[in-house]
Amino acid sequence: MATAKCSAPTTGARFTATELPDYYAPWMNVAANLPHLIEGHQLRREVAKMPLLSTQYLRGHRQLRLARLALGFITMGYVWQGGGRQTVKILPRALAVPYCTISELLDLPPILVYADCVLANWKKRDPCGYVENLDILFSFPGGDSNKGFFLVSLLVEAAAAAGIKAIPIIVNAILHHGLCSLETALQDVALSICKMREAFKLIHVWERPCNCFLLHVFGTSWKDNFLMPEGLVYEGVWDSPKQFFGGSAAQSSTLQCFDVLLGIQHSAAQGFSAEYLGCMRDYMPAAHRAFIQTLASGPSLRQFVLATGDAGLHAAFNKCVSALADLRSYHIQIATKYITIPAGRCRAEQQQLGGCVHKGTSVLSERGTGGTGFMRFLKAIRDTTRKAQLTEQEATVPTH
Ligand code: HEM
Repeated sequence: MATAKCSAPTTGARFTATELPDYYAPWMNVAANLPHLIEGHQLRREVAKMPLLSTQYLRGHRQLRLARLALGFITMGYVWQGGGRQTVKILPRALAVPYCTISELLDLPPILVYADCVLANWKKRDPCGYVENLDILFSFPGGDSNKGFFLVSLLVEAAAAAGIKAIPIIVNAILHHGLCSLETALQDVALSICKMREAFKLIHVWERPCNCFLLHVFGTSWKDNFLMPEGLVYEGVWDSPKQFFGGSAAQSSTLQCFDVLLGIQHSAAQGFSAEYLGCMRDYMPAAHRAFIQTLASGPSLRQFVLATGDAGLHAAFNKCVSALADLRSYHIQIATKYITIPAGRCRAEQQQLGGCVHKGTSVLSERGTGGTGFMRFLKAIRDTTRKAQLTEQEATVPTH
């Protein structure tokens, strides 16, 4: 694995917060001991002892993100401490009140999302080091499996950064008819997507295709979930139960940005894909959501490239599309290895033992996608992506 050198002294401003004022020790201590507390079935008892703390001593965006991360992990552990068994209906006041207050300030739903456990859940042990110095702040039972899932996702995000940075250059190039800079920026996007796929491969180094707590439970929502048909009551906040989707990398803004940039519309393939991906935007940080919306309301890259009739631009555009489709194909392989196969094995084991299939297993293989089956969902999205290639025919038909 290559080691990047630190080219400039860091101020720490680009890093996540890793500590909160001492006042918040009751949250931080519980969150830091989560694997142990969950495995020993002690977490609910610990939460019952937690005091109701004020959020007024949290300073700035990073501390708010860290506090939300800690409370999100504790909440997930609290609800799913017993796996799919013994679910709870009420989130106690000491958790619910500060969690909802902070979530409202950050404009995020009060449930652990991808932006928490991947984007805010890391630190560098050595500020000058790279991958081997990355570590996560909080974890569920499952040891290195957890770490691998979160850190590999983080590295996929980091690989996307160059492509996202090229987007404003692309929009400017369209507005000012800068064909050369447009082609270069499109090549940057394609390269960045290829690097996302390379980063994804690291999952095999870290992750074991096991029935770990993370894959069973992290993404398990209290929305449209028969284990919690009414949702969850946030005590002291709302009187009626609320339903929210659980965490998923589908909440990453990276692929949605590239879809919008390239004019890829999933509604054309299957209605539910577009609906689910649209919902996922509500689970992204507000700034990411706003960026995607602004991009969607800007000039159409696809139409512009077609109108120029420029062969180099066509090729660069198509390279982006095929890189994105290839990334999605690779993602399907990962989902097969880490979800479909373990879920099938688990189901078979349960049947062999003569019992009925544990409900959690079915939730796992249907998660997120409104019960439509995530494989069909992922394949439909990949196929729509592939079809977004500019064809020879389109290129020869004048668009104006
Ligand atoms: C072990 C690793 C992973 C597994 C098992 C996995 C599995 C899944 C599953 C089951 C879905 C269906 C929707 C849902 O259930 O919410 C999904 C969707 C999605 N995942 Fe992953 N995922 C993994 C890692 C990642 C990573 C690292 C990324 C990239 C940042 C990613 C990006 C997406 C996206 C964008 C979607 C929405 C569908 C799409 O736009 O193609 N996933 N994933």
